Amino acid sequence: MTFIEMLQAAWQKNDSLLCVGLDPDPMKFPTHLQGRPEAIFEFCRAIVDATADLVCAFKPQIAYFAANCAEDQLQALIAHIHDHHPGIPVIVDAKRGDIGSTAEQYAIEVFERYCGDAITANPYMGRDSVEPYLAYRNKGVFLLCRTSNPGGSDLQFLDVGGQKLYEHVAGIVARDWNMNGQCGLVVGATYPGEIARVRRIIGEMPLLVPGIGAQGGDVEATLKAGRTACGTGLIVNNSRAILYAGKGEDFAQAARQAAMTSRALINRFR
Ligand SMILES: O=c1ccn([C@@H]2O[C@H](COP(=O)(O)O)[C@@H](O)[C@H]2O)c(=O)[nH]1
Repeated sequence: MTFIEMLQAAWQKNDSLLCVGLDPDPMKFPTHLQGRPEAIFEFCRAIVDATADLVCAFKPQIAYFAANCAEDQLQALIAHIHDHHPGIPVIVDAKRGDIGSTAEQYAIEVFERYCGDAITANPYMGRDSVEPYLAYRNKGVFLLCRTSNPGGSDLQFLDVGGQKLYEHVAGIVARDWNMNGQCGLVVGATYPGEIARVRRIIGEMPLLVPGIGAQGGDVEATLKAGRTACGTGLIVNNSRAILYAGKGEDFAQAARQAAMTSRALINRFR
């Protein structure tokens, strides 16, 4: 099954465009988990098991695992998701970008070591830097387009021949890089106006949309700007507002409640 097929099935099965982001920060863990050798895995596994029927994807952010020397726990977590919640795609948020020979190693890391179903990548070094990911034809590749942070416009708003750089990225990915129908774009929920412009450029390609929850993005405006005619097309990520909804031993139950609220809000505007 390709990433896109998995995503479409998960959108339908769980009636959800919600992606739970896995950004484990041990400083924010409930006290009963702190100091445990596998705390990152145990925390994320509890979140995953509590929310898997509510999501269309999980998105582990690789920096949180690498910063804590916990890459083995990321590997175990993704194996757990595939074994216990088959059909829910895992998007490894790595934002990689490098020359082709190095990108080949990044692709092996994400797709063969971690067994991720999709990766986020930086398009700035051009097509040959992305081709090693595209060579895995059944995997998804999400290119950064209009990121959710305020400073994103420093470069993404530069005029390149009468259009903004992020619009150029959207066009080139949709037209030239998406030969196998495996590409998507990252567009922040903090900028719904740009989501609408990107949607007009790319047609039905999926958009990974971080920025609701802790970053304050507008869910209604995001959905109206980015949903496709059939009410899908979006993977709406929410990390901290779900992960840290509770602080006690019942943190996973609190995360489930937060995920249910988030999914319902998203579905109201589909
Ligand atoms: O433009 C971008 C691209 C990626 N991210 C990532 O998404 C999550 C957002 O976390 P929240 O806690 O829901 O704010 C995080 O992993 C970022 O690295 C993004 O925010 N914006």
